[in-house]
Amino acid sequence: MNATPAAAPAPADSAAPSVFSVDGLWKVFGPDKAAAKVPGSADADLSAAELRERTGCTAAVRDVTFDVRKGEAFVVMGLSGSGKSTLVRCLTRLIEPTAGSLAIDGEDVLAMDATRLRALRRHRAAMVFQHFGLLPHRTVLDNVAYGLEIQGVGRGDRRDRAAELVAKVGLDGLEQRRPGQLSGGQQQRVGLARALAADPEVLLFDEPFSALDPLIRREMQEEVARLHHEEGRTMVFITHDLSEALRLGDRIALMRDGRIVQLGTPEEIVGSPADDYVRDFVRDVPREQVLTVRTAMRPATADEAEQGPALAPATTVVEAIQAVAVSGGPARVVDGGRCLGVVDDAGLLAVVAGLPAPTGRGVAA
Ligand SMILES: Nc1ncnc2c1ncn2[C@@H]1O[C@H](COP(=O)(O)OP(=O)(O)OP(=O)(O)O)[C@@H](O)[C@H]1O
Repeated sequence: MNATPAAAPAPADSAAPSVFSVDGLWKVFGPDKAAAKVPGSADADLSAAELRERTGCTAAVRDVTFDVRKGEAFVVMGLSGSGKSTLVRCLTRLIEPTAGSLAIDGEDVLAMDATRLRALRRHRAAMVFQHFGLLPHRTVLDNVAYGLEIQGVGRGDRRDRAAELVAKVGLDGLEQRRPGQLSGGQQQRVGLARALAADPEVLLFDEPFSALDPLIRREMQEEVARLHHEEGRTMVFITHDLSEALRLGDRIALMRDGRIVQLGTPEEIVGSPADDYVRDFVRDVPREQVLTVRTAMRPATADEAEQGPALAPATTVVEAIQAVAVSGGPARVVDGGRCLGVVDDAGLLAVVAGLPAPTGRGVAA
């Protein structure tokens, strides 16, 4: 398994405002009356099988609370049936939540009428599906322009903007082809360009790459990561693929049986799993590719704080191993001119081996 980030994800900015605020959200499938009774009841903690037997209901999302911050790539990850799709569809009420509260930019989504909901789905939080629903008889350019047409953009502007977006997703020269004349990956790029044409504040991706072969899939992940970094658009991804989650996510919500069992950066999830389930989930991740020198460092002695190569705090352990091997001694972790600590052979090896980093002799600067 290779978890190398496509491009180092921008660190999740905890000071960034929330786009989505989700609080105590539930989705219970089943007869309406019975479903509405489950949240907050004695049945709420039953296993899926017990709940189904007692009430005939399925709790797909159970008491979930989180924020999606402006500009971040937020990944919802979990095994099949853990509730990912239901949760993300609840964000724009493609599935109606059973209980809880839900806001976008502070506006109550549950109070929106049909007109506002349509505007929400069209302009503010657009969903990109695995099968993009391209129009087979239209060219690439017209498929992308279609996204603008339904928004009422005039013909001339539409074509200019569509051409710009086709170029942006790397399809120059293919403007006049029809979807049937494109590879799966190219079709996905058209779908992506069409979603971008609406210029939504948030793009919601439902396992968009799962039907692609591994190489094209990797290419599309890199493409989306590039777009995310270039545009800083807020993105929410559903995936059941851990390496995809680690590659794309600034933060990852790991779901199990409708609950979020851990929400954190890739480094937090891999470096400090919340429980045995998460630990098991991340067991095969190459830790040195995900964890950074922050995990491996120890306090520096006065001498160490003054010498040796300087590494940024976001440097991965695998990169630090190279730096330490070349320099033959500890490397400093430096942030804004301040030495936060040092990494040496022992600390880096401990991380690779999954052991706690040695605390060393020095004192944190
Ligand atoms: N319309 C529905 N009616 C009843 N149960 C449903 C419905 N949709 C989903 N479920 C159930 O809710 C649970 C969560 O399903 P969901 O599709 O959200 O999971 P998922 O993590 O997205 O799975 P996958 O990765 O397979 O798509 C599952 O037990 C599923 O069977």
